[in-house]
Amino acid sequence: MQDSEPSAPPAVPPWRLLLGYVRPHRWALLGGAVLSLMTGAAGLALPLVARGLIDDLQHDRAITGALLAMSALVVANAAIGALGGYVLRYTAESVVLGARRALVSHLLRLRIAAVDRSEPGDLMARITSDTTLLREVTTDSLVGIGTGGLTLVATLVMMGVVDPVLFAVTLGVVLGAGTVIGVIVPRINRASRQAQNAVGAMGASLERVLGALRTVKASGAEHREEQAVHAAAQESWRQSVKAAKWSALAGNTAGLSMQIAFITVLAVGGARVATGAIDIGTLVAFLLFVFYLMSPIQQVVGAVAQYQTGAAALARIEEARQLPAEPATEPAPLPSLGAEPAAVAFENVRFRYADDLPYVHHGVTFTIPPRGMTAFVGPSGAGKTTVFSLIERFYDPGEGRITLDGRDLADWDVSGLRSSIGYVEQDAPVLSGSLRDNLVLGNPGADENDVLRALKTTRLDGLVDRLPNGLDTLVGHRGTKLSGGERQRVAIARALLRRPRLLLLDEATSQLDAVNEAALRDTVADVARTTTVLVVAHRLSTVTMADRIVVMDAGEVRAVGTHRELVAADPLYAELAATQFLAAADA
Ligand SMILES: Nc1ncnc2c1ncn2[C@@H]1O[C@H](COP(=O)(O)OP(=O)(O)OP(=O)(O)O)[C@@H](O)[C@H]1O
Repeated sequence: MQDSEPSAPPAVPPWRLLLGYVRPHRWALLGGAVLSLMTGAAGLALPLVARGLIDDLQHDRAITGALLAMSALVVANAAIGALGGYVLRYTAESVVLGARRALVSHLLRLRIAAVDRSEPGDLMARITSDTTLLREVTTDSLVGIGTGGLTLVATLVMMGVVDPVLFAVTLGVVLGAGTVIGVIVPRINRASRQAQNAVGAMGASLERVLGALRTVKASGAEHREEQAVHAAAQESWRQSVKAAKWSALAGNTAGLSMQIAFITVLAVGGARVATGAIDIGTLVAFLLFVFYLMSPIQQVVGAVAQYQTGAAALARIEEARQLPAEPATEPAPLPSLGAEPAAVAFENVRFRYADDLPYVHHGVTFTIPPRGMTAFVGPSGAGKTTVFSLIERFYDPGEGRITLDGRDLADWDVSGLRSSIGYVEQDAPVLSGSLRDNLVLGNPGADENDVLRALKTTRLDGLVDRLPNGLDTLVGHRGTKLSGGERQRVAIARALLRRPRLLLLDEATSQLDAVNEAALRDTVADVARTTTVLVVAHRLSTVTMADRIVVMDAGEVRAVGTHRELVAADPLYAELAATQFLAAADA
């Protein structure tokens, strides 16, 4: 992961996080675990049946019964094993689904300040690749440690019962191997965590490149960007290989310890048979137990190694879930037709985007009555767009008060507040999907007449006639199939379909042709008759028609008035009008 915000390890230990995800599925998981245990028990019975079979042979008794019992055990074992495997996998997929849904719900409600400091590609990797790792953790680790552990203990108990001396020999070897594996396990965790971070970094690099592929191509930067993505992929590979190395070492240490135990038991057991301390049947049964011990030991070691990978993923998922988010609320109803336009006021607002950044607003104060159009003008970076972000409550002011209809924004339910507002961002994003999807994004209940009216108001009806599938034409990822002017008008139509009591329009800095500009001006004038319209204005045609103009400079309001008043009274405005806006006036 690069410099995105989620970096501090979560305080809750990973096993508790895992149990949290598993809790809703605990009964299914328990069922799968019981079935796994039953296969273990069926396997455990085999050595005992074998001992009986050898005993029968030694005493010239018929072995048909023992052979049938062994066959039945093997078949039952396979059937129960298959069913248990299916139930566990089903449960594990449900755990992954639960984690994905929880994470997606959280990420869509993230506070914009948290998004500002995160890498979208890395967050995406947490939803896709990290959650996938939970599958193995649930089945292999949780169940593996549970059932493998139980089978291991049961096998050891049986061994102790069969012959305590050989049991002590076996236990010594197992404990030695356990110590070595205990040293290896934290290394698996570290490498897994770094591998997952690298996958996140790769997602972030890819998102950066694919999000601006035209600029990357135009800048001839494909090669450099390719290197960055490759470097992240290489790092993920390196760390995954490292984790695989430690996992393999742990697995083989377990296997080796079992072989050592087998040879030792054979030697010590042989001596005990020779001295008559135990009979040959007991030795064979014990050797079968040792052989049988191999499976639960490898299962437990594999589970512990797998858990380390899962723990790294769990920690990354939890980091994302700890990012500050807005409360989850039901969508608020949109204002009814003809609802009263809103009044907005800023009272001595001081604001900065983060504690380590300078203030952007140094005590901004203005009052905007309902209805009519207000233009915000000022040099680049004066804090105009920030006014809109604060009204939408994407951020909260550090000091001062912002009110809508005289009520502090902090007292509004966020979705209720936003349902009153239509917001058109400066770069007017269009989402992939059809033109219709884009228009009704903020009002899915809008009917055909509402859509047609919004298209007419924004002079988009001609465009719809030209598109091959009309409103159902796909407009491409980020609206690449539309021109800049069309994207802006689609964004305005989308905002109008919400019947806003307050329209925030961050005017694009790019020039529109004269026809488009006139169309937009008429649209805004129409809307301002029934709605309060705030425009961050970059065009003279916009400011001259405004009912009032708020001049901002360096995070403060310098002056408020009409175009005529301000040209005479405010030197900065006069200069802006003469320089910045003139190009548009000539266009
Ligand atoms: N998300 C953010 N995080 C940190 N700083 C930001 C963020 N958005 C804006 N800024 C900073 O806040 C200051 C004001 O930005 P703002 O977008 O409000 O200016 P503006 O007056 O709308 O400018 P322009 O006319 O160029 O759009 C700028 O210095 C900008 O760098």
